[in-house]
Amino acid sequence: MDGLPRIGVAGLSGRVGRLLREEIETAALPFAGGVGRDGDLAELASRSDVVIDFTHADTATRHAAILAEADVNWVLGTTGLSTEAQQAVEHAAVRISIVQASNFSPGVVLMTALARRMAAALPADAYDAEILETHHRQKVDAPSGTALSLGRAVAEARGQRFDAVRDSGRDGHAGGRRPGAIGFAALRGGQIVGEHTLSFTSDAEQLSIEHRAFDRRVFATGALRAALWSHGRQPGLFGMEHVLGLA
Ligand SMILES: NC(=O)C1=CN([C@@H]2O[C@H](COP(=O)(O)OP(=O)(O)OC[C@H]3O[C@@H](n4cnc5c(N)ncnc54)[C@H](OP(=O)(O)O)[C@@H]3O)[C@@H](O)[C@H]2O)C=CC1
Ligand SMILES: O=C(O)C1=N[C@H](C(=O)O)C[C@H](O)C1
Repeated sequence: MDGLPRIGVAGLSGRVGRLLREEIETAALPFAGGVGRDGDLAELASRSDVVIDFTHADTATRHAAILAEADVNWVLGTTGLSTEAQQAVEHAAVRISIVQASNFSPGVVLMTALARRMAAALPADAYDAEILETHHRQKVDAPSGTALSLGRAVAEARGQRFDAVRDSGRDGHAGGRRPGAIGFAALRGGQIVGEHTLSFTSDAEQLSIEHRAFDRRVFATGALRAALWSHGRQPGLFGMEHVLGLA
């Protein structure tokens, strides 16, 4: 447990996974190797202290079971998890330390904190909360994990149950805006790394905050920081706000 953790990467052949490998090697950290779709995570876990995971939502339940069984920490960046998969993550956190974040960039951690403050100050019956996210054409989940996390933060700050106010399906005769709803819209195109805008709009004014990632490397460096932070931690489910000391 002493010294630097041996770091494995699930999703090594992916857009983020390739950058993770570069960052680990540039920092001369112990690299345990990685797996793609056909790899053996249990075998990778047997020679890792922490696995950084940027794969696909379908993997999460299986990865939770494997890493908990192997007693290996988990940095989880995959988005679009089902309720059942999220429960499996929470179950695994009883045995291992997990840092889960829908967005590992420091700017989004701050944006989420700001979202809470804005939502608490701007009442839901007067200020309509809407979230717009834009990503590259390959992205498979919508709304993005970051957009959903921002929405959850707004709902929590307003004392709302997120599932009751989430509105991400406007199409056709969708009717007028439901009071207190949190609306989502997703755009896809080209190679846009990731953009998020949260707006609060009343009859008289609009306040918006926006984050733009220009370089996917910001997610890789954040996840690597989380992996180092998790080494030697007690079991539990943590977020990037813990890693940055902002929790
Ligand atoms: N939290 C954050 O900060 C960020 C999160 N993400 C999320 O990370 C995930 C990966 O993103 P990205 O790197 O762009 O995706 P890519 O599609 O580029 O890479 C996905 C990786 O996962 C592997 N993979 C795909 N499906 C499976 C499967 N069913 N079982 C095992 N492995 C699989 C692929 O392997 P193979 O090549 O063999 O198919 C590949 O290595 C997404 O959920 C994305 O939303 C992305 C950026 C930032
Ligand atoms: O798939 C991506 O690319 C990204 N996914 C994350 C999300 O769903 O929020 C984070 C970032 O926006 C890039």
